[in-house]
Amino acid sequence: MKLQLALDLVDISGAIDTVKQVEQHIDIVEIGTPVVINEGLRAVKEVKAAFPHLTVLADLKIMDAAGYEVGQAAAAGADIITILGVAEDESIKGAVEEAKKQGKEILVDMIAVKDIETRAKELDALGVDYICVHTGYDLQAVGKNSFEDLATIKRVVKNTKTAVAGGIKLETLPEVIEQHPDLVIVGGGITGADDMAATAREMHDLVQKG
Ligand SMILES: O=C(CO)[C@H](O)[C@H](O)COP(=O)(O)O
Repeated sequence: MKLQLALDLVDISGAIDTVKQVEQHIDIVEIGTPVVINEGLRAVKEVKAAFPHLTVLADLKIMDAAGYEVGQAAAAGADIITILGVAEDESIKGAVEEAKKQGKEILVDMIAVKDIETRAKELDALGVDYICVHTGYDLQAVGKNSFEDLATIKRVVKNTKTAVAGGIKLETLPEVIEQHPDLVIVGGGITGADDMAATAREMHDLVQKG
C-alpha cells in the first residue's frame, strides 16, 4: 500500500516547499487539478525536476482527447495521469494506449460515476492501472465519503490496482487501511495539519504496516 500526497491549493513554489517537508514520508506526489489549471503542466515539470526520485501524478481528470493529453503530461514528466471514469471507452482506450507507449500509468477517477460496480468491471477489462473511488470537495461538504465504494471496487476488480481519495484524515485512515487499497490519496489531511511532516510520517507508517 502506498501514500500519495495531493497538492491542490498551492502554486508551484508552495508545492515545492510542501514536498520538501514531507518527501521522506510519501510515495507519490499529486499535482492537483487546481494547480494544473492555474499553472499548467509547468507545475508537473518543475516538481518532477525538484524531486526526480518521487513518482509524480498529474491530476488532469481527462475527459476527451485523452491520447494527446496523456502524451503532453508524460512529456512534462508525469509518471501517472488521471482520466475520469465517466469518459467514453474510446477516451479510456486512447489514454491507456498512449500511457503504455510512454511507459506511464493511468489512474481512473470514479468521481460522479453512478454505477461504480458496473463501470469498475468495464474499466478493469480496459487495462487501466488504477481505479480510484473519490469523494470530491463538493460531496465532502455534505458529509459523504468513499468507504462503501472502496469495498465495491475491492470486490469486483480483478486486475487493476485500487485507490481511494477524498477527505481522508489521520483519524479515518485506519478504516481505509482495513480494506487494503493499493493507494491512499491524502490532501488536506496532511497539508492542513499543524505539523505536516509528523502527520505524513504517521500516515505513511500506518499505510506501510497495512
Ligand atoms: O482530487 C481532488 C479533489 O478533486 C483531491 O486531490 C482529493 O480529493 C484529495 O484531497 P483531499 O484529501 O483534501 O480530499
